[in-house]
Amino acid sequence: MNRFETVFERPAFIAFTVAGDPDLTTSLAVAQTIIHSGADILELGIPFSDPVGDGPVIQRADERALSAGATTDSAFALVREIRKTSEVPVVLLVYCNTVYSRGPARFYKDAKAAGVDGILIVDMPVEEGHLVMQYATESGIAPIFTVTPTTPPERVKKITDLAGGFLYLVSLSGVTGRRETLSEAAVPLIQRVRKETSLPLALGFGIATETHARQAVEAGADGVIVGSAIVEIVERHVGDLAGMERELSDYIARMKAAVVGSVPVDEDQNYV
Ligand SMILES: O=P(O)(O)OC[C@@H](O)[C@@H](O)c1c[nH]c2ccccc12
Repeated sequence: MNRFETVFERPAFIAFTVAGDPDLTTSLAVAQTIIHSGADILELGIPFSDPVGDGPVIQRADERALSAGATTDSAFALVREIRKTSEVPVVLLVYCNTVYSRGPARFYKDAKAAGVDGILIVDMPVEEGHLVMQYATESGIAPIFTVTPTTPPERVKKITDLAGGFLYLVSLSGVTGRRETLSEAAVPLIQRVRKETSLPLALGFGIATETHARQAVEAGADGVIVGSAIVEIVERHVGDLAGMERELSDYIARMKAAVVGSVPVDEDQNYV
């Protein structure tokens, strides 16, 4: 039933791409390359004209996708294409406007029909979460929420009460985009939230290298999320699909190995 259940039996590598970047056909190839190279969960961003949570790399990806004609419908169509060949869990990342311009009931219904497993409405505060909970519950789509280093304890509690699938721990205060080092706020954040919930904890924002990924898992993250570093590869290879697929598959496979390789195993090589 729930595609997230088995994924977090060991640390998971979660890869983000913008639906329709740089164009609809290439975007499907990007998603399939990401999946074939070992990503455990695919996060698909529906491109938006004013993505306030995103840094320049993902902003440019949104612009490329929108100029190429990407829409909410084309994002759902992309999920349907992916579902023809893969059971990988798919999480949609959307801004409120996208959900509300379609109407939340229809948005969740269409998402479910396409094969979506989780929805993160990135600019919806938990206090408004109840507005969509009914649709999430009816459709069986996991309501994913973020916790940041500045989220006070009483809001963490509200979030863990509503959230499903996994919790998205935002490692830093700021927008998406690669950083040189893993945020110093990441380890205390993981430790603090771990005490409040049994949901898997996936850490994102600024993570780009194998070292970052290993550090995140060693700090106790159940999942590692990478967005901008993947989008940069797509951007560098617009018009060169073979080169794009080569660099993407190499990068995803290395990051996946860093995430999985960090798992402590016992003498029989069982995950502990
Ligand atoms: O790009 P980064 O720093 O690797 O962070 C992940 C991120 O891209 C992805 O999860 C994401 C894309 N857009 C967002 C908006 C809000 C929260 C999260 C996101």
